[in-house]
Amino acid sequence: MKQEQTPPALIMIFGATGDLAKRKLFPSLYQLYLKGSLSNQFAVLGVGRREWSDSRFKEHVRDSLHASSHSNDLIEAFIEHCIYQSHDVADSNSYIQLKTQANELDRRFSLEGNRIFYLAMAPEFFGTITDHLKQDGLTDTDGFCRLVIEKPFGHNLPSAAALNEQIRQSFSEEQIYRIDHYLGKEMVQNIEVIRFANAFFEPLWNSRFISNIQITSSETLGVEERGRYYETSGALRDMVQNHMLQMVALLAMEPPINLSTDEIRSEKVRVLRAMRPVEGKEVDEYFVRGQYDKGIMNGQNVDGYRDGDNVDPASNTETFVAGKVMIDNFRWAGVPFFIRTGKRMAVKSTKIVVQFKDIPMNLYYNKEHSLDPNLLVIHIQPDEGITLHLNAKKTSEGVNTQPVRLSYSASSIDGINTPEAYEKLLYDCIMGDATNFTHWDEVRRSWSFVDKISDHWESTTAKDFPNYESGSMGPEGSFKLVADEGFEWWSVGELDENSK
Ligand SMILES: NC(=O)C1=CN([C@@H]2O[C@H](COP(=O)(O)OP(=O)(O)OC[C@H]3O[C@@H](n4cnc5c(N)ncnc54)[C@H](OP(=O)(O)O)[C@@H]3O)[C@@H](O)[C@H]2O)C=CC1
Ligand SMILES: O=C1O[C@H](COP(=O)(O)O)[C@@H](O)[C@H](O)[C@H]1O
Repeated sequence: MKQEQTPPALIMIFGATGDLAKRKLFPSLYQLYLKGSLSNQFAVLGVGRREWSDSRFKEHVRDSLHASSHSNDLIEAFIEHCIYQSHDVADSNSYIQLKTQANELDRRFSLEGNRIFYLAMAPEFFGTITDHLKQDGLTDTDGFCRLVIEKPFGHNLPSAAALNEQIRQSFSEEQIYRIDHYLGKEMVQNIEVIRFANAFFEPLWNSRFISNIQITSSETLGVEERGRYYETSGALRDMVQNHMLQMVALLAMEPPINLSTDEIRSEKVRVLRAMRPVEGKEVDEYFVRGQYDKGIMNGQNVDGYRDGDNVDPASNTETFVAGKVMIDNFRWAGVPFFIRTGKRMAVKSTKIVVQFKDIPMNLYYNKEHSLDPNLLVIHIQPDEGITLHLNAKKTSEGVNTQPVRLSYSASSIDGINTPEAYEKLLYDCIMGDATNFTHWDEVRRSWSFVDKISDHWESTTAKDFPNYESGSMGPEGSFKLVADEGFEWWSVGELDENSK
């Protein structure tokens, strides 16, 4: 489907010399430009600490698009819209200069005063920047002003609440777009469509027919050069508080009365409110933490987490989390949502497996066999699509059955590479659609759930750390967690040998 053209806008990126801007933001904006989705009335004002010239910045943007200096006209035309301003976050004079530059770009590109402030910087700067944007008059325009905030949004509930309060002094909730890039992924957005656009799923989507739901997001990379950040975060804050709980909410929510931002968000919040809180010793029954040890990946020896730069050699930080999330409402009573995420695991894969309950009586096998359960697998990445696992009659063998799979692969059927999550989210933000961004109520609820777990983990040393080898599917405890409920993890990729 062709996207509509966006309205004129100045996109001011704080942290424009950083990694996120280079790897994700410039390429995504360029893709929108290439597709004709970005109106010609746009400018990207890159803001960074370095004293770069405009031409140095243009070179940087060109590099990010993997283009040579003699690249094609479209790239050069795009880069003409990219301007740089060096800046010190704490200095009012810097903001006055930014304002002058923004007003000048407004005139030059006819931007109608529309502004998006994208904070791609360390979170300790978020509050200072928003204070200055208002105090120094950058938000005084005739057009719209929107604020895009990168993760992490706080470190726990109190710090997130303090940050929220500070930001709200300068921007209203409607103007704030909190990024969770999983919400920009094609197949995460497809969860609602699969559920609410198919007559045969929704009637079965409850505790009468579903035995458990498994959400795995496994990564093969380690913490790499992010040790300093990760030591204060761990997998629980880095992945569970945001991406994993957002997927739980989309899978468990009630059908919204319409597809408006407010209705969808309020249904998601109801799920987050219904999650059974676990605290103190109870955490050990519901959650398992892990930390990767050295191991062999792709035939190469790799170090353990504790050997990484800026990591405490006796670190108590988890690089893996598995958990059983219970949603105490009428629809989901008794159905475990198993979540699992970790670094340095055997496969890079994000998958959701919905396992249906066994049929009441097996007519087709004798006692030593059992029918495979029906599964709906939603492949989020790297492959994108859905697979239905069914049982069908084996050809020419009486009434014996065999498992069959019906698959839909998004890229092979639709014939295009699906857009990068950031491309979709940037587009939505310029269009003013906040549906795939997180509301403060969602952030608040998910911190409140996660804080109880981190409180317990931070007050008790994990004596068995490191407890899983690099290149494995996580610690033993994760398999036991699922087995104790009578289930097993379903495989999420070819190298995932420990699962069914
Ligand atoms: N990188 C990623 O893949 C992801 C990043 N994020 C989030 O995005 C944000 C940015 O991350 P990332 O790009 O990796 O960070 P980087 O460290 O690569 O970049 C930080 C940016 O902040 C600028 N900066 C730092 N201090 C100042 C200052 N005092 N005044 C002005 N500018 C300053 C730097 O400017 P200079 O270089 O000129 O010093 C640089 O542009 C973080 O919140 C991170 O959590 C979220 C998901 C993924
Ligand atoms: O937000 C984050 O996500 C990435 C994983 O994202 P994906 O799109 O590759 O699944 C993770 O590596 C990073 O630690 C975390 O901050």
